[in-house]
Amino acid sequence: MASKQLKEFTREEVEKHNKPGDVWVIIDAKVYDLSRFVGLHPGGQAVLLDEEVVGQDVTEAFYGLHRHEVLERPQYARLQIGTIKGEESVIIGSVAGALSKVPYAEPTWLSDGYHSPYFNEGHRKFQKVMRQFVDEYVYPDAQARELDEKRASQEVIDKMAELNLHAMRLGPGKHLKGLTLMNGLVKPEEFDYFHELIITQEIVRCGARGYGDGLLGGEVIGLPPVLNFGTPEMKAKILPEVFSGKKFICLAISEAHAGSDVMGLKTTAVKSEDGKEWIINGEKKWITNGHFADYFTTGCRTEDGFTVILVPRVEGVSTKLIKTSYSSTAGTAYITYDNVRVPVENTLGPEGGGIFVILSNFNHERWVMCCASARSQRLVVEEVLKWISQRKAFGKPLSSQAVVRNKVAAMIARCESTQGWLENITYQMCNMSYKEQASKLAGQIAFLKMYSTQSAQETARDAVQIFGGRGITKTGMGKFIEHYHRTVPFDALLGGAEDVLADLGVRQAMRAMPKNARL
Ligand code: HEM
Repeated sequence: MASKQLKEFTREEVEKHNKPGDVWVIIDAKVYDLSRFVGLHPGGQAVLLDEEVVGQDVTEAFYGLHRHEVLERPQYARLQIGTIKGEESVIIGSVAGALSKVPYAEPTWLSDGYHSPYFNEGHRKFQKVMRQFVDEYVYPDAQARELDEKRASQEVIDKMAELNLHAMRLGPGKHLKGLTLMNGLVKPEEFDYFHELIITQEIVRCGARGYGDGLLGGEVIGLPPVLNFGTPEMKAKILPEVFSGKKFICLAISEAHAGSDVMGLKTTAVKSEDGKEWIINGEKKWITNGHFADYFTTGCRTEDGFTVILVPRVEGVSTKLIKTSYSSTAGTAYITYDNVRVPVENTLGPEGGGIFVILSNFNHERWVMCCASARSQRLVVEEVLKWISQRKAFGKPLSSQAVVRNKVAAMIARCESTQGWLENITYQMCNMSYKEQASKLAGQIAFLKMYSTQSAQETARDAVQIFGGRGITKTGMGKFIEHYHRTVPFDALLGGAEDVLADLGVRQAMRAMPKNARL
């Protein structure tokens, strides 16, 4: 509430304010004077002048139609003139940094009274700080940018850089050496995949898919080739620029002609006569962060096959936004290379060996997507649980319908199994070399990604059924459900389509079959 002095009223006093021009209501033991607001109400005048509303306690009706955050918006918060004598408000809005008490709204390791073999005290402290940071800085920016479709605010990117979050988003490794992580909360050598899982899952809680990708998703996939295959000079220049949030990078592989079929790509790189430069010509499509990127990790067709080359935003590079079904805050771009010249030293990995450069990061990229998918499903579970308990139909809460409960049961089961499997794989990653991960976990991660995105889509569909019209409405009570349902197919495509991943996993299992195994 603003600085205005709140008075105390009895219910009888409120009841007297019950006619046009003099409308008071009670919501959760708070008294609101809606007299002048009636004509401005986005839901119309008539509903507020109903005899069951004027002068009455409308808590139940209000929460059946509005999110709590409506009352927290300054223009509506100031409609409150007082409280009911001797009564306490019970409904709490979101508190920055707090854990949700709604069942299944947090993974078990963050739920009261549960235990975990994977997360230690350090992870718990890390999660606390990360949540506070996301709630305070990232969430408001995410919601605003989803609306205006601009890229994530530089202020948020700078704040993330202060904590070295951009560096941490690439996972554990040598690139963290010498950096102060999360104001010293975790030492670079202690940072593991569970810390990284926490970062991804906390950001996903914003429920803003386009923004999530816009928040340097391009770095997560575009920088590893530089990290793993760049020259020392290149790394010394580019890593600090990207980690400090001053420059942006993206991965530019797919084209209108070809995506996963890299040999079908048409962008070419040919050597200049003196052999010192690459001359690149072609187009790239659907490149996340491409619109505002300063560097493009670009897949090209070369004499020897497929080669990856780092291209700075130099003469001949132009980008334009592509309108996708999520917001332009992701900066998804169409890129044109018109006689772009870069030094041959910008080659990442061996000439003709680009496929290896790209594949080497696939497991990590897919695992990050699993972290995101598991957490976004949980956000939907929380929204659904709140909705079915506060929304009434046929005089009873939706939760009293067995068919609704059945859908929710399946949602919870999918969400919990995804997270459980994810934590197991993450533990394996913490205990395996990168090479071991490639041979032992490629199948596991492929299956988990397939399973998570299938689960996510089923959950999105069921959530829309439960939310009804609100599940397809961009504002109001179902806004996160609408957003989720609209954007969830992205996860099923990026990093390998479901069928491709399923096949990859089985083929890997077949290769590992013992020669002497028989029924
Ligand atoms: C402090 C009191 C209230 C405020 C500030 C308020 C504000 C709003 C706002 C901002 C919306 C637009 C949708 C959204 O953003 O959620 C809305 C919609 C609506 N409101 Fe209210 N409202 C208040 C009280 C009430 C009451 C008491 C009723 C009736 C019992 C009511 C009925 C509706 C209806 C029917 C809609 C349309 C909902 C929809 O399209 O899903 N409102 N209100």
